[in-house]
Amino acid sequence: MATGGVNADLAKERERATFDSEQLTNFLYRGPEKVRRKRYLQNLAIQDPVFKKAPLWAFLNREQQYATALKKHLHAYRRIQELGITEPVEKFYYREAAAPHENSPIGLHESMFIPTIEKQATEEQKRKWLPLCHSLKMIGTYAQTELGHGTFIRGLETTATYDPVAKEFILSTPKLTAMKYWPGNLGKTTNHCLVMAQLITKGKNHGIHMFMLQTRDMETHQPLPGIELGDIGPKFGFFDNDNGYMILKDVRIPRENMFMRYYKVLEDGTYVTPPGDRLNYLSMVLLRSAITSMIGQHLSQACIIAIRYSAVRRQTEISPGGEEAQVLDYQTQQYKLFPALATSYAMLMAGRFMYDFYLKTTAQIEKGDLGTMPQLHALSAGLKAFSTWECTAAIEVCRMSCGGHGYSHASGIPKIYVDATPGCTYEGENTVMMLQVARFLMKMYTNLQKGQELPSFVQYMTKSLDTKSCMKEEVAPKCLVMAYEHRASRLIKAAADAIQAMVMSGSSPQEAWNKNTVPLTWAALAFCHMFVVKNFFEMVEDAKMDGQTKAAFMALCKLYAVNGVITHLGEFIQDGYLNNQQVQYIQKSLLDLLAEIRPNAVALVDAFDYPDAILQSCLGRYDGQVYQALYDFAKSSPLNEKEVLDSFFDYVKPVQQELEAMNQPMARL
Ligand SMILES: CCCCCCCCCCCCCC(=O)SCCNC(=O)CCNC(=O)[C@H](O)C(C)(C)COP(=O)(O)OP(=O)(O)OC[C@H]1O[C@@H](n2cnc3c(N)ncnc32)[C@H](O)[C@@H]1OP(=O)(O)O
Ligand SMILES: Cc1cc2nc3c(=O)[nH]c(=O)nc-3n(C[C@H](O)[C@H](O)[C@H](O)COP(=O)(O)OP(=O)(O)OC[C@H]3O[C@@H](n4cnc5c(N)ncnc54)[C@H](O)[C@@H]3O)c2cc1C
Repeated sequence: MATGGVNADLAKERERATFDSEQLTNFLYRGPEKVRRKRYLQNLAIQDPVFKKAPLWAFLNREQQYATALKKHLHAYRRIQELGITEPVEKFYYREAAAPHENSPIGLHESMFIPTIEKQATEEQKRKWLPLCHSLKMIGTYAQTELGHGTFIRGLETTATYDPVAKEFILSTPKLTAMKYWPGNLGKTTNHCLVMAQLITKGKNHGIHMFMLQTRDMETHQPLPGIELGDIGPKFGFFDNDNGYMILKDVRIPRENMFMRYYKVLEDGTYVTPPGDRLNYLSMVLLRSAITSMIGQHLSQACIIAIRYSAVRRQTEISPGGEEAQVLDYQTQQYKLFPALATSYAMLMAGRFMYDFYLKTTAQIEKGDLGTMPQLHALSAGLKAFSTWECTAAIEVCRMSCGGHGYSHASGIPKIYVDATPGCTYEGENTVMMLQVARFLMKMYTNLQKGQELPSFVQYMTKSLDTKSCMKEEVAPKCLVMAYEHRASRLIKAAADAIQAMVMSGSSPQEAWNKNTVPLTWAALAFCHMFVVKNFFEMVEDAKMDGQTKAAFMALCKLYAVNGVITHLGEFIQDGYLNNQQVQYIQKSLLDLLAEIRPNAVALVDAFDYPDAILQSCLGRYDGQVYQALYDFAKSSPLNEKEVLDSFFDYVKPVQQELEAMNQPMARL
């Protein structure tokens, strides 16, 4: 353990902040009462001896990591029930504190399997399955992706063929590429899964549908006949999880195992048409809607670590013989870290909007109103892709900004990165998601041309493109938002014009689309960026907090917007919307904002309110005693348990002896 109180530099940082970080914490977690409850639940978990005694993941091999993750998450699952915690966000606080760096081997059971039963199963199916799920007799996952197809789910090859005589479906993965591959926790942990398969009845393929499949015996845990399954091996991250593969050889399941809330097959094999399209994609939409907040949290942790460390780390004397500067005082370091910090807040705000929108829209869907599904799909796909791209890039910036120590697992950042980056791939590969957004935007653009009403969040398309920016020396939020709207509008028009021109000269619409997918993704990205900026400004303006806290928060918000203009400058100036003078105002504003944020940087990360026990970072400690912590971490490496390792005698000694013998003068003759 490190000793010595709070590092003097870090203490000074907290004293010089111009606002009270607790106010921002209260805003982030939706009120002081919720903050109090969060801390209470986190402390319960942190003090629990089962979690406290668990070994640090970094020194364990894969099997040990899996076992530790399983033990911790199962204990957390049980304690959550004992403590009567029912709110999803409260369960999250408890679980995060219980197992901060262990990905849950029952994560898919909780995040996709149970929610899918709740949303897609009939009342009878729910009565049968949910109690078994809650007692963990049934542990399930979501088995959709196959070896040959992940993105193109209409192309999945697993079949579910209905046999009206036996009143059963026959599940089969008829070739190598059809085997299920990747589903989380499928390999070793779960005994059930929800299988996505092509439904064939009365000789007709009705496309992909969901089926409940028991994969293992509920007592012995042995795989059931006709099912071969296992772990897919180590990965870049999620080391402690058993993503799995599964081969099905004509496995029979009862007709009642098809999820039949919206889609039905009658006993005689008649297919009943559902009330709407793509309802069985809703489980993906749920997780996509949650990812923006999740990835924003990952980045906020990386920012805490990198910014606290940069306040403690001193490197290079500024004037000869003078004191070495805190690296956070270098403008270049600020330019790395403050945009990352602003991005984390921007994504937390976007995630807040997204999840509320998901709840509102799914409540309408539950009532049979499917009208807002396209908006929900576009926004959840777009924000998922945009936020994971932006945040993973920023996490890597945080890591590198910690110099050499950022490369060590002692910093905590490499683990954050490897667990965050698959967010760009799972729940829909990001480019593919952006193309779904582009598809929606093109539809909206066509509707606009036909004079139809547009949903509120694409109203910006109605504004004339024949304008110039209102940006003045004092860079105003209104002008920044308008610049983002202009860019988004212009890019969708440019893509639409290019497609239309190709169609006019004889290409098919599909061909024209495929020849323009790059500009289409630019347009989709610009839309998402605009949405995040606008939402961030709106949330800061509406936030109930004192003037100083709001000013500190607003500086971050402005930085997010200003930095985005500079990073994508070409797209803002291509049509002359911003002139040279205005670009200079924005560049100056960026530097001014870095200086304005500097005294508040530590308080702004303190506001995220992560206890050390969750961060588990030698560099991100609240007390800033990083060097003692790094030394302690090194001392605890298992390689240091013995002064001289057996491998020295096994390998080094014999080779030394051989080389010595070879190099004897006599031996060379
Ligand atoms: C609990 C705590 C622990 C948590 C731990 C968790 C850690 C995480 C663990 C990791 C867990 C990872 C878990 C995993 O990874 S689970 C596996 C995730 N897999 C995917 O996400 C696959 C991605 N692919 C797709 O979603 C589809 O194939 C896409 C969408 C690409 C195309 O699809 P399709 O080929 O069918 O469609 P189309 O392009 O012809 O377009 C046709 C129309 O359909 C509309 N459309 C499309 N989609 C939707 C939709 N959703 N709602 C409403 N509408 C939709 C579309 O707008 C268009 O409309 P229109 O233009 O005609 O009007
Ligand atoms: C950690 C992790 C956990 C996962 N958990 C689960 C799970 O629980 N359940 C489950 O079912 N699956 C799971 N998956 C699988 C995941 O959902 C898929 O990997 C993901 O949907 C991407 O599909 P893919 O692998 O087929 O990528 P591909 O589609 O093969 O992507 C390869 C490249 O092709 C490009 N591409 C593909 N199609 C197009 C197109 N139409 N237009 C332009 N470019 C295109 C992509 O942009 C990408 O660059 C998991 C994956 C990971 C990494």
